[in-house]
Amino acid sequence: MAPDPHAPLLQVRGLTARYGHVRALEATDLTVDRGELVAILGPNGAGKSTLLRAILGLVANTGEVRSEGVVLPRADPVAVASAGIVLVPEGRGIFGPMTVAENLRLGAYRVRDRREVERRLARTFELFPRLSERLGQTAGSMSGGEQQMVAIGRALMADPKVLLLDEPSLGLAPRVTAEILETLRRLNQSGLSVVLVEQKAPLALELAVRVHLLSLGRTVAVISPDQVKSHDELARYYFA
Ligand SMILES: Nc1ncnc2c1ncn2[C@@H]1O[C@H](COP(=O)(O)OP(=O)(O)OP(=O)(O)O)[C@@H](O)[C@H]1O
Repeated sequence: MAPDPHAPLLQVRGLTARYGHVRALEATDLTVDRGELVAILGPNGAGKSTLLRAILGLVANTGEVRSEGVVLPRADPVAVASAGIVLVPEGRGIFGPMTVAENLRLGAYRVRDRREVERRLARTFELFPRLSERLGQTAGSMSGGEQQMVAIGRALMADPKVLLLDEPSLGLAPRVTAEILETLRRLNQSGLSVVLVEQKAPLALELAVRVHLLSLGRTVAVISPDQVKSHDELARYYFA
């Protein structure tokens, strides 16, 4: 089936995922259109990471994930990434002993055209100039914020249609978090679609067009950031 340019870039229907007997995600729907940044919020254990992992097919799941109308295979993360759905995992998943340059180039390992790889590298350095100064440094010796830049940079090297980010601010100082989220804002403004799982709800609400609230593996609400802010109970919960 050919991609339909009018269909959403990412459409998830009835996604259910389990770890052994643990049902971590229950019949979840999610739609992300071109240029949208959608935030996923919820308490610890709500299933936020599982949702991102299930979209990639990294955890056993049932349900349907489509990109531009095309159904993606449910147990083939490489195929999903090739379709442009790229995950920056919680904990970053960079290769510590490898250099920054090697980590970045891995993101484009399927691209044969060298000029295209260099073009993507240049675009990544525009966003993260610091990485261009540290190309030969082992990624594991970078600061936490710089490692997150490597992780996002590597994902961008795959030229994603939709970037999935799992708690990019985890363990980072407020100033570094602000820098990372400002970069996400720029990426989103340049047209990239983003799904953002973020514990720091106020920051996510500043960027998101829509918020999915998860609890115990279920979607409890799909609302606008303003609705979260003006809803007393939710605001207390997420801004406390
Ligand atoms: N590898 C695993 N094996 C067994 N259960 C798991 C595994 N990973 C997650 N779970 C369980 O699945 C449920 C959802 O976890 P998940 O990590 O998706 O939640 P989360 O919303 O991302 O939480 P957090 O904000 O704490 O990262 C939890 O009950 C968790 O204990």
